[in-house]
Amino acid sequence: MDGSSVKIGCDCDHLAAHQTLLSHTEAVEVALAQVQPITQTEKVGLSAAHGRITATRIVAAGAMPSFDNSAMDGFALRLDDLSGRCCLPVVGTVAAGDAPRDLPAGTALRIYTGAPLPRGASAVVMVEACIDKGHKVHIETPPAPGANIRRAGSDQRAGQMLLPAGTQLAPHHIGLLAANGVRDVTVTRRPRVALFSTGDEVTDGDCLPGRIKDANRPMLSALLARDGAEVHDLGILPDDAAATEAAFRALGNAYDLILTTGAVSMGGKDHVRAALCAAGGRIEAWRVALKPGKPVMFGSLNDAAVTGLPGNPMAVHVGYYMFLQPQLARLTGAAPQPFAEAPARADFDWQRKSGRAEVFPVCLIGHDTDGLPVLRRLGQGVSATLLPLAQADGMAIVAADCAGVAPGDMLHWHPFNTFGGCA
Ligand SMILES: Nc1nc2c(c(=O)[nH]1)N[C@H]1C(S)=C(S)[C@@H](COP(=O)(O)OP(=O)(O)OC[C@H]3O[C@@H](n4cnc5c(N)ncnc54)[C@H](O)[C@@H]3O)O[C@H]1N2
Ligand code: MOO
Repeated sequence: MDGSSVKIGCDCDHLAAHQTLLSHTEAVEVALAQVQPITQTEKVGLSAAHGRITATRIVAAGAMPSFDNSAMDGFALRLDDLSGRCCLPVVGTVAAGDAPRDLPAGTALRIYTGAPLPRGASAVVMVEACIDKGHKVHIETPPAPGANIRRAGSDQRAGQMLLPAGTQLAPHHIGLLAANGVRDVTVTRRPRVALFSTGDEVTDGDCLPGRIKDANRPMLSALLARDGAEVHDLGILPDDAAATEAAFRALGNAYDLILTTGAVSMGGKDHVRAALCAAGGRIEAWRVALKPGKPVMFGSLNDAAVTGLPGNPMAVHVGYYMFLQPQLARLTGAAPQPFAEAPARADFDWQRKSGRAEVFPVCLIGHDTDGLPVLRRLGQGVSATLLPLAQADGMAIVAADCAGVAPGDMLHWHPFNTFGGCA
């Protein structure tokens, strides 16, 4: 087959190659329209709950703390016993983990942080605020009523909501649930994502002449797993129409999202679109005014969304953040976040061809007097390499009609979590 034919053999023929490109914001809407929030739930143990999304609100079974206890190391006493005197005999010690006990009248008990407050005590005086004489304690200034006492129920009431439904469980949520004796959490099922690379040249093995290593599947697996998806890595599809169609058919209805890279452009071996249609799927949109990432495709197969990213690895990375992250967010019931909205300033001069919004790697070189990040552009706008991205602190975007950038111009960017600084 030569490279001239791009006709799609299904009801998706209306998406001709000469059509006007979608804007990237329109494309995000199309991408989002292919997915619906997952309604199935499952129970997971707390140790496996990190990053999962709560499917129900979680309510406190009991009050916290569950008993009055000391917030400090010091002495538990009755304030009334300090009227007219400033010295009390110390008749014992109560430590964290001890059973509650009574405070004999006219005495103090040595008490440690977290220990149950002795019945009858009305304040705890910190050890630093008194003179510890071993068998007695000298208190110059009486503490305020209730001082250094953590009252039962003062942190939370029984029945109080701890976490609303839709919470993505972070380590501090896990700690809160553990403190409340929660062992299992009902969470939304994770999005199931089928992942393919395509290309006769792409290999996981040795690179014979003309072949290249698969960069896209490892990168996407990492991104998807980080963002809470259940990744099903289905390998590399050959540039073969029948094999691609068969692979789509074999997926059945087991996935929420089918993600491919490569074979969505204009070449005679770009079979993903036609194979999707031949397998009974549908293409909703193809080609976006975005650099890199122009030939991206959005569609569906059975109940799954299908997103076909281009093959160039930088286009895959940009496409993931722009389209896949919002799709995953919607699948998990979260609000999709727009890509690269943080304001920043350019420190560079750059003339560019307008027509497509462009995403490019940037490094953070400092902040301006308003505290805005100042960014330097990295790389040459080549979407086949990930090296400039690996040296970057984030990705910036300019609008389709932007013909150039000058130092001091406003930009928008997506910072990565780690800041390496400019090399
Ligand atoms: N006549 C036109 N040709 C091209 C256009 C166009 O508009 N008209 N768009 C160009 C753009 S932009 C892109 S991006 C690419 C995307 O093409 P495909 O999605 O069909 O991707 P492939 O041709 O399969 O691969 C492109 C490139 O990426 C390499 N690749 C593919 N998969 C991987 C992988 N898993 N790991 C690493 N690298 C991979 C592949 O070898 C190619 O070099 O089309 C342009 N052409
Ligand atoms: O969209 Mo392509 O990645 O510009 O080369």
